[in-house]
Formats: sequence, C-alpha cells, structure tokens
Amino acid sequence: MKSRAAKTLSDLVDPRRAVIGIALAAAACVAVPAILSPYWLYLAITSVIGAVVMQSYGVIVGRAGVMSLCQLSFAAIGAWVVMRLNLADAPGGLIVWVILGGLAAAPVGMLIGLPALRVRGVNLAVITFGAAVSTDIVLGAKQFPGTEELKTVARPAAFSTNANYFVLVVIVFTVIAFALAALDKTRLGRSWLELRHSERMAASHGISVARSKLAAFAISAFVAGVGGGLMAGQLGLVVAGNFAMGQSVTLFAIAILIGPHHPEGALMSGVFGAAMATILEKVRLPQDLGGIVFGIVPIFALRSGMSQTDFTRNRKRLAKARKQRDAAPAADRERADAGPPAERTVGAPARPIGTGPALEVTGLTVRYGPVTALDAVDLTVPAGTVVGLIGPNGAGKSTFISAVGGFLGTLPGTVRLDGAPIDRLAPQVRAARGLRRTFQTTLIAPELTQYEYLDIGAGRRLERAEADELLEFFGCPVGDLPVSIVDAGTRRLLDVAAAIAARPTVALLDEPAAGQSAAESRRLAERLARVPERYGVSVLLVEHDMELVRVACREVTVLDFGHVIATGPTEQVLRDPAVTAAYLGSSDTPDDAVASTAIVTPTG
Ligand SMILES: Nc1ncnc2c1ncn2[C@@H]1O[C@H](COP(=O)(O)OP(=O)(O)OP(=O)(O)O)[C@@H](O)[C@H]1O
Repeated sequence: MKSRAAKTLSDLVDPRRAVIGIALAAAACVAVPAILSPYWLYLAITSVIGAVVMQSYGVIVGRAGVMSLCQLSFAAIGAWVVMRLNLADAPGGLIVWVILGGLAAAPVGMLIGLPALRVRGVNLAVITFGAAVSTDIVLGAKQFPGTEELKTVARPAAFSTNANYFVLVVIVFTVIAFALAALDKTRLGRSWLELRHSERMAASHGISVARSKLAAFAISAFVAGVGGGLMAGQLGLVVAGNFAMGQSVTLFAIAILIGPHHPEGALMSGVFGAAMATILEKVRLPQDLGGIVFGIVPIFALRSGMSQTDFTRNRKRLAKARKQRDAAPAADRERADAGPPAERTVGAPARPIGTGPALEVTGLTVRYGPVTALDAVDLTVPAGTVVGLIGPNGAGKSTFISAVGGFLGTLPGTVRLDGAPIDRLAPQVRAARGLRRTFQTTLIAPELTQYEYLDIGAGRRLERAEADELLEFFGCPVGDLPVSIVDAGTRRLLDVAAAIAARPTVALLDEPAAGQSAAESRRLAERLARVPERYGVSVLLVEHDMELVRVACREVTVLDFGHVIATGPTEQVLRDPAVTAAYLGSSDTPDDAVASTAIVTPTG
C-alpha cells in the first residue's frame, strides 16, 4: 500500500512528467557539454540561467497575472548577496550563497508587492518599473562587492568547469520547475490561477487576494534572486548593466509572448532573452532577425489571446478532452436528464441546520453616486430554507448579493450570519465564515478541470466520490473534463456545486438558471429545493425564472427600485398585485404576471 507521503507526492507531481523531465535534464547534462564547443556551452549556461530568471516571470506574470517589470532587480539582489558572501569568504560556498541570495530577494519582493494589493494593471507596471529604475540608479552609483578587489566568485570544486556548471544550472532549473509544478496543485497555486481570471471569484472562494499576491511576489523574487546568484557564479563578477531596467521590460514582453509558467516556455524564453543576440551574431545573421521573431510571436499571442506555450498546450488538451467527451456523451446526457439522485451516502456530512435565521440583513443601503440601489433593505433567510429574491431588471438584486458578500465595502445596515455580525469583514473572510456566492458572469479559469474547480470552491481536496456526487446532483458532466470544454450554462451549475461543496451556512446564488432550457431549469429547481436537507446549506436564490422560484423557494422577497415591496410565502407573494405591477408596470392578474415573467429577461 502506498504511504501517505508517497500519495501526497504523486498528487503534487505527475510521475510520468517527472520521469520525462528528469530524463530530459539528464540527457542535456550528458549531451550538451559533450557536443558543444566551449563558446556554445557558455551560451547554453547563459540560456539556462536566463530560463531560471524567466521562471520568476512565470510565477508573477504567467501564473498570478500580475504585471511586474522589476524581476531583474530581484536577480541583482541575489547576485549582490552572492558576491558579498564571496568577498567575505563566508562558509557554505556558492550553492548556499545562491539560496541565501534568493531568500534576501523574497522580502524585497513582498515589499514591492504591497502596492499591488491596491493597484493593478498599468499602474502596477509603473510602480514596479519605478523599482527597476531605483535599482539601476543604486547599482550605477555603487559597485557590486568584490568588483574593486577583482575577487571573482569561487565555484565549488565539483562545478568549477563550465561543463559541470552547466549541470548545476540544469539541476537548479529542474528543481524549480518541479517545485513550481507541485505548487500549481496546491491551494496557493490554484489561487493564482483564480486571481489571474477574477479577483472577485477568488475572494468569493475564501481566498485572500492579498496573501496570494504577496506570496507570488515573494516566490518570484526568490527564484529571480537564485537566477541572479547563478549569474554571479557564471560570470565571476557582475556589473549593473547585467540587470538593466530595459532588460527587465524586454523579459516581461517575452514572458507575455512565450509563457514561462511552463518549463518549455521558460527555456525558450531563456534562450530568446539571454542568448538570442549572441547566437545571431555568432552565426552571422543580422540582429534584426531577433526583432522579426519578436514581431512574429506576438501574432500567435494576439490571435489566441494567450502565450505561445499556453496556445500549444491548450490545443492538445482540448483535442484530448473533446475525445473524452465524445466517448461518453450519452452517459452525460442521461446524468443531466435524470432527477436528483436519492439519498447522499458519500462526502462530508450535511451541515447541522440551526434554529434561528441563517442570514439576517437589516437596513442595508447601497448608493452608487446619485442612484440608491438598495434602500434600507431587510431580508431574512431562515435556516434550512431556500429563499427567492426577485424583482425587475435593475431592482437591486445583484447589488444585494454583492453587498451582503462584502464586495462593496462597509455599508449602512447590518448583516448577521448564523447570528454573528459579519458586516465589517472582507469578502474572503465572510466566505471563510460560511457565506458563499456565485456570479451572474462566471469567470472560472478554463485551465482547471471540474474536479479542480470543486476543490477550490470547497477549500479542500475533495474525495473523488464526494466530487462525483456533487457533479451528479447538479447535472454536470464527468469531473475530469476541463472547464474550457463545458458550456456556459453548465459552468453556472458547476459554480453552484463549488459553492455548495464548501458547506457554507448560506449560499447566495445569482441567476444560476441563466442559459438553461426550460426543462433544465425545472430540474435545477428540484435540485435546489433539496440542497438544505441534503447538504445543510440555506440558499438565497436570485432568479428571473418564476417557475424555478415557485418550485425551489419556500419564501420570496421582491425588490423594486431598491425597496422591498413584498415578502412571504412564495405563492402568496407571486399573487400579490404590487408584485405584478412592479413586473408589468400595471395591475394585471397575478397569474398573468407570473406567466409574463418569462418576458423579463436578465441583462447581467
Ligand atoms: N457599479 C455600478 N455603478 C452605478 N450604478 C450601478 C452599478 N451597479 C448597479 N448599478 C445600478 O444599481 C441598480 C441596481 O442594479 P442591479 O444590477 O443590482 O439590479 P438587478 O436587480 O440585479 O438587475 P438585473 O436583474 O438586470 O441583474 C440599477 O439602477 C443599476 O443601474
């Protein structure tokens, strides 16, 4: 039987990929020094060190989607530490110094990452570029330690020759590649993927955007610092020009185009960024050719909206997924068409349902400038129920969900979850306390499989049986299909399943039936009605589909222009003339009103 540690390791690192990766690295270590002349071997070392630096872009730009233009500043810190320790003949030798260089860069990375908590996009690029400029100025005014004394960095005896140093840098690159691949499978790694697509979605899953971003800055700075340290070991002495700010920007562009968050992308970027000019010069080709390649690769990136390596990988993955889907379409259709499966026998037990209100909102007010979207709204979701929140377009329903979820900051009014006030908490803290939400527009990272997305939603690794049960209950296809191949309507259901997987006290569902056929809506209604008893989760359901509301909800609250105009048992409220008037702008008969609600189409 596999030990727990071995199982965890095989969960984090795909054994097949590990074997291929190690075999390729070993082959390179044997073949490259044997085949290449000393000059080309030197360039190969430069390229692999460049690839290590590009791995740092792979973390911050490729994974977390943050624009950082100062990665070479972190590399400079790594190099500086190595040269300082070398000058002092510090114990440990180059390998230890390189690690210390990375560790010294990490807190600086976090410091520079602090503004990223408030700004993003171009503004953040400007801030990080400012850091690169400052590093340039400091390094320009102050030489690296050992430069005056001409004390070159001493390599360990085992790696003193360039052939052996090549082996060292390949080992470092490979170890970082495996470590990052393993990190991708952890909650932190997945949180970066969510951040890249939507910070709001990440927060709704209880992920701290601040912590994830700072971790991305720290880890990417560490990796860049290691790259800088290796550079010092290769060159013996480094100068400010090795870490020029312009180079940081060029490497950023290369990162966007090639995608160094994949090992092959990091290697290609390393060759391109670190050695292209020299290679062209050596083979007597015009330097402009580099510019031409630089001009062609963006065509791929722009055409596909993704980096070159993402594009290639995605194409392969989609082809495989389509085959997989086509192999089992009948089973999936049956599953979607079937009624809710009977008693649940797997997975975490249902949350015990309390006796008081699960969610109690009083006096909630939201103003967008002159528009009062919610005006002192009171709403209660009794424990163990599904409550509907309906109203015409623009009534304030989505605003209510965002406000209760904490996405609009601290507001007038109170929000209590299971009796405890949560109105001053950040969205991810509310989510962690047991308040989950879905969005009208789902932005699930398409790279994830459905299983992986459920894990993110649940905040833990679900057992296969538990994930399968959830997917089956909500009529989603088999779990290892990538989200990119799942249609928009099914993604909404997946979003609901991910919210329920966390076993929150309350799930706020924003129009989960949008994009579903009438029959699918009906089945969803039956399923939602059973959620409280099956999973112990109370639900607030925003919907335009009145048939779904009728079937799923025990109580309904109606909003109109930010005011509650009716609240109570579903049938009674749906027959209320004031509700009819709000929907139709006249006092038609209640039944007409309900029938006519199908005409009120969602805009979100
Ligand atoms: N970010 C915003 N800035 C300014 N006004 C906004 C903003 N978001 C919503 N509003 C306004 O607040 C009011 C309520 O909008 P909200 O989206 O909450 O309504 P809704 O009931 O969810 O509508 P729908 O059913 O169309 O989704 C509308 O008048 C809308 O125009």
